[in-house]
Amino acid sequence: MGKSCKVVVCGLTAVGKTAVLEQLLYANHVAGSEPMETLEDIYIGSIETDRGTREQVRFYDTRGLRDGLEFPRHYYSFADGFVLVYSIDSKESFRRMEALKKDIDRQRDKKEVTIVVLGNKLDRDGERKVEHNMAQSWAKAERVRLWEVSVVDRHSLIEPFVYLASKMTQPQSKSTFPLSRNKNKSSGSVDS
Ligand SMILES: Nc1nc2c(ncn2[C@@H]2O[C@H](COP(=O)(O)OP(=O)(O)OP(=O)(O)O)[C@@H](O)[C@H]2O)c(=O)[nH]1
Repeated sequence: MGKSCKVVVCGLTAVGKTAVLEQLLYANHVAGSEPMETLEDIYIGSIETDRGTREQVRFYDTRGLRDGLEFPRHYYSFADGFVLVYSIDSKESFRRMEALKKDIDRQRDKKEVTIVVLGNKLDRDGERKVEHNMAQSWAKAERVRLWEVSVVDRHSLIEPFVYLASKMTQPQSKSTFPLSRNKNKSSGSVDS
């Protein structure tokens, strides 16, 4: 089996990190179901890139940030990529996501990492607290890609993760490995 890329999924508590991963990989999350506080879970996904190759990605679903809880430093050193999640109905979640992005920039040294940002819970547009245009302007200034998504609409999750897997494994990148098809039982599969 080839070496897989490591992706850390992080953000404020209850923004939907676990729900996004479970819906993306297994299509089995029902939005609004009993929230389960994550400590750390690892998911293995097999994602088809925009080049048509299939890449194995190891996702680290991290403990949600809350008052008094610092994001553990060790994640910064081993990640090849980050999925930063906020919820469009929470300004606080956007602020925590911005702070995480700053921390990643400070900590990653010269290591190349791919960052994607998800504004989750788009189905709750009526409760929106984070403006779409402001978020996109921020993302442009930070030179990261940002998608507004919803776990209710699994299709909305595909493009960000195909982009992430494609970018992390693109041939000119130093972090490129020829990855084999994943045969792990506890894995999900995403086709572009
Ligand atoms: N309406 C709606 N609810 C969602 C969406 N995504 C997640 N949820 C709900 O939000 C709640 C929290 O989701 P989780 O996936 O547990 O959030 P988390 O970020 O992993 O939480 P922590 O493990 O505490 O960090 C659950 O009730 C989910 O069903 C979404 O896109 N729309």
